[in-house]
Amino acid sequence: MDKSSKKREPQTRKRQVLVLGLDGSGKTSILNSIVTNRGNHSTVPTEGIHAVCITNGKSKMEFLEVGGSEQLRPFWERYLDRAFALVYIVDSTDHGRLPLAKKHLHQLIQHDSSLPLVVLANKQDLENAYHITDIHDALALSEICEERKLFLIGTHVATDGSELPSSIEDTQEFLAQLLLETH
Ligand SMILES: Nc1nc2c(ncn2[C@@H]2O[C@H](COP(=O)(O)OP(=O)(O)OP(=O)(O)O)[C@@H](O)[C@H]2O)c(=O)[nH]1
Ligand SMILES: [Mg+2]
Repeated sequence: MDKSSKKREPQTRKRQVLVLGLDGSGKTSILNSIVTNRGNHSTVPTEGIHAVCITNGKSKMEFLEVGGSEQLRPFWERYLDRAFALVYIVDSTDHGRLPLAKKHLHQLIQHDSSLPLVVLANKQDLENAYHITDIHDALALSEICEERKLFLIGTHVATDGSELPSSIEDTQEFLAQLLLETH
């Protein structure tokens, strides 16, 4: 490969947002909603990888979801290198599996001490959803290293195809801003 083309495509140019979380947490539903700009539930578990590309004004980014089933979780860490941010989604009503969600999150972030992390406490529309302060405690987010940018946002996906909730819009805008800062 000639040296000049290498210069034009530096390895640090990461445009991917890695979207992870246990099965059923709402990864595909959130991505579908971002793409269609409306509440858009998914009912089909992701059996592998699901990628969507979003252009918002001048910023273009790819969201890459890896399914959250037990068989797919060992593959999650393989995708960390390409990402400029990790979005980790938890089902705020899945109280019994929060320790498992915490374990996987803490394992993942050990691989990269500075990768920005956005935790989405999803399904906030449901009555038994834990408040984000409980999610903060359950995931032990205060133990996560200070040099990392860390955000926790409560989200939900509307079932009736209504407008995108502002919490998901905020997440998207925040990621676009992060992308600008990283490049
Ligand atoms: N009430 C409610 N249900 C949701 C929300 N987000 C997702 N769901 C439902 O939760 C279930 C799982 O959603 P998915 O988006 O497929 O979850 P996933 O994280 O992509 O799951 P995998 O692909 O299996 O890893 C579906 O039945 C969705 O309709 C939400 O914010 N509120
Ligand atoms: Mg999915």
